[in-house]
Amino acid sequence: MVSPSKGQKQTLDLNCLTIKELEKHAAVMMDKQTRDYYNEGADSGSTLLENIEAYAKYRIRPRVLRDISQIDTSASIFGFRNSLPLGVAPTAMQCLAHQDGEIATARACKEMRVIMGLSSFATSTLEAVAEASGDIPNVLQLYLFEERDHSRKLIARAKKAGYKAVFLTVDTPMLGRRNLEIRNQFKLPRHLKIANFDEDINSDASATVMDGTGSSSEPQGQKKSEAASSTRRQSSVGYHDGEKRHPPSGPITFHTHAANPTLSWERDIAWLKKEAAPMEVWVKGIATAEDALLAVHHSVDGIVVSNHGGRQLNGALATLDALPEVAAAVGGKIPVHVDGGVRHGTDIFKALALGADFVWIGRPVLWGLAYKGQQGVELCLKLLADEFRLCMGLAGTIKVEDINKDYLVKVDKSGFISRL
Ligand SMILES: Cc1cc2nc3c(=O)[nH]c(=O)nc-3n(C[C@H](O)[C@H](O)[C@H](O)COP(=O)(O)O)c2cc1C
Ligand SMILES: CCCCC(=O)C(=O)O
Repeated sequence: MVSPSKGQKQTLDLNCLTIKELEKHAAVMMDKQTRDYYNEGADSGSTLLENIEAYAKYRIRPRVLRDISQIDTSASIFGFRNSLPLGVAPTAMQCLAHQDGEIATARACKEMRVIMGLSSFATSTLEAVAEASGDIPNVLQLYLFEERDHSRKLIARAKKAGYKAVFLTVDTPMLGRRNLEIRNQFKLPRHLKIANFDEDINSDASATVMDGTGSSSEPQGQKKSEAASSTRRQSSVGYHDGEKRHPPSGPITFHTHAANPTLSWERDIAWLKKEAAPMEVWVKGIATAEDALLAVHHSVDGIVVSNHGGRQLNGALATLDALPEVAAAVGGKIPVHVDGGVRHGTDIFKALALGADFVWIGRPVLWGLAYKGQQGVELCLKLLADEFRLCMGLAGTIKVEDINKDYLVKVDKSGFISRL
C-alpha cells in the first residue's frame, strides 16, 4: 500500500483505485449530454485516443539501490511549491458535472496543493474561484474575443483577483467538430450560466442550441447591437459544413465566441502582454518546434503543448509525440508544459522524462467532480500523486528535476526497443 504523501488527507476509496475506475463511476453519474460533451474528441476521436496510447510507447528504465526514502514530488510554479508537477487544466462549464463546479475543483486543489486553470467559459466567477483557492496561485485561460472590450474586462478582473498568468488558447481559431455535441444539440441548462461575462450579455447564454450547421437557435430578447456584432463573428466560426456560411446570432457562448479566426502572433501577443502585465502570458495549444520558436521570439512566458484533448484538429500528433521537438526547440529558455492523455502517475514521469517541466489534466478532474464533487477531485489528484510518487521511488529518483530521458526507452510497433 502506498503511504499518503505529506499534507494530503485524502484516504483511499476502495471502489476507485485508478483513473480508469474513476471514469467508469463518473459515466453513470452524468446525463448523456454532459458525458458526451466531456468525453468525446473531434471527428473520429483518433487524436484523443492517440494522446492516451502514446504513453504506452515508452517504458521506464528503473535504477536501483539509491536510497529513495526521501522522495520529493513537488515542483515549482509561479514561485509556488506545487505538491506534484501537475495542474488542473481549464475545462469549461464544470457545474454540468456537479452543482459546486469550479468552486469544488478549487477547494480540492487547495487541499491537495495543486494549481488550477480556470476556463473563460467557467460556470463560476473568477473571483469566487480565487477566493476558494486561498493561497494557491491560479491561471485564467483566455479565448481572446474579437470584441476586445470583453477580454479587456476579464483580464482586468483576473489581475485584481490575483491570478498569476493567462493561458491564451491558440488551437481554436475555429471550433473542432464534435459530432455527439452536435447530435445532442448541446445546451447549457437554464439554471447554469457562463459566469464571467456581463449579466446583460450573458442573460440568454443558456438558450443557445447548436444545430450542427453553424447556426444556433435565436435566444429570446436578444439585443440588436449584440446580434449585429455576433452576426459578423458566427458567419466564420460556427461548426462548418463545407462552404456554407451561416448568419450568427446570440450573446457570448462558447459556440459563438471561443473561436477567433483573426488571432495572429504579430498583433495579438503584443497586445495581450501589454494588457495582462504583470500577469504572465502563456500560449496553450503549441504542437510544433516552429511555433515554439515563434512563442520564444514573441516573448511569451511559457508554452503548453496541447491539442485541446483531441477536441480540435483530429489527426493532429499526440501531444507526447509533439513534446520532444518543442522541448528541443525551446532549449530551456521558457517552461514547456504538456497536457492530453495523462491518466496515470507513470504518464507524468514519462512526460517529464521527454522534456516537459509540468503536466496538466483535463477530463480526469471532470470525472472526479462528477463522481463526488470536491471529494472526487481530491481523489483524482491523490491517485495520480500516489502513483507518481511510487513511480519515482521504483524508478530510483527522489527529485522531480532529476527525471530525464535516460529513464526511458521507446518501443516501436514491431517491439524494437531504442534508447532516447
Ligand atoms: C469538457 C472539456 C472542456 C474544455 N474546455 C476548455 C476550455 O474552456 N479552454 C481550453 O483552453 N481548453 C479546454 N479544454 C481542454 C483542456 O484544457 C485540456 O487541454 C485537455 O482536456 C487535456 O486533455 P485530457 O482531457 O486528455 O487530460 C477542455 C477539455 C474538455 C475535455
Ligand atoms: C472550444 C469551446 C470552449 C470549451 C472548450 O474548450 C471545449 O469544449 O473543448
